[in-house]
Amino acid sequence: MPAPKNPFKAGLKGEKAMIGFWLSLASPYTAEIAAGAGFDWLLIDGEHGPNDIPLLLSQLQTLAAHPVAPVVRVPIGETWMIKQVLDIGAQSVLVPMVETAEQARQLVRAINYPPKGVRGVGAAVARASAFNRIPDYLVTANDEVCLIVQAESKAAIDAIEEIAAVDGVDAIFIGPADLAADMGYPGRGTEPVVLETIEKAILRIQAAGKPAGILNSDPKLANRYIELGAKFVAVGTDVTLFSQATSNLARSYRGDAAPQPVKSTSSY
Ligand SMILES: O=C(O)C(=O)C[C@H](O)[C@@H](O)CO
Repeated sequence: MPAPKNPFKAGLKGEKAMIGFWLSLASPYTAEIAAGAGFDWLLIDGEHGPNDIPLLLSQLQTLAAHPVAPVVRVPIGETWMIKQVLDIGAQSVLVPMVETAEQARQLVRAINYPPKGVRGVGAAVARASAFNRIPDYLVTANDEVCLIVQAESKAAIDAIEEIAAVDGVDAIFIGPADLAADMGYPGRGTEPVVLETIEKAILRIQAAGKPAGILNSDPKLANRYIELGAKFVAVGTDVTLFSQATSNLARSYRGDAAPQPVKSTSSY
């Protein structure tokens, strides 16, 4: 009995874009609400959400009961962090701030068991192997892990072809917030030069033979990226939805006694 099939990795090869949603509330309860919504994938945010390994685990366990593919983002691309999220059962790992092919090669080594990589062998005590009830997990796990690297700086955009050429990088995600900031437009992801850079990057990633992904809560932009061929697009975040909905509701009853909602200049 091999390692479980990874629906997200399989979906990257499909024709249709996979529609996702960002979970940064760090709550298995709200993750369960989102899991029933009908998204193809859910991003559990270990970078900007106040998540630790036990909380990431509880969200993975929650999502396991639903037909939705979990993707776990680590805070940074450290081998030990990737080992931990793989052992708790993540199969698709999003790694922020990747800027070079060498970094990407290190991440490929981190996500794979030897001889392809350096992933530590803890399957005997790991949820990932169904607590050692998958006898051939060690020899089948590599085929089902999915490494998604984030290109979210000028340096990363310049190196997209080299990063995409690294064998074992399964997809490239563009981080619009960090990219806008690194380009000199913090919080202004809709600046024309940022939007143009993102569109060109999506086309370059695909021309280099890898699927592209992004997050954008503006339906116009999200659909534009799908038209350009992006294969995994997150179309909202739990924190932003909750924050905006609660502000609007309070204001609808209390008027100016409630704070003015902030008009966002970005949509991620
Ligand atoms: O740079 C980005 O944009 C991302 O990587 C996504 C953000 O980190 C996400 O938390 C929403 O702002």
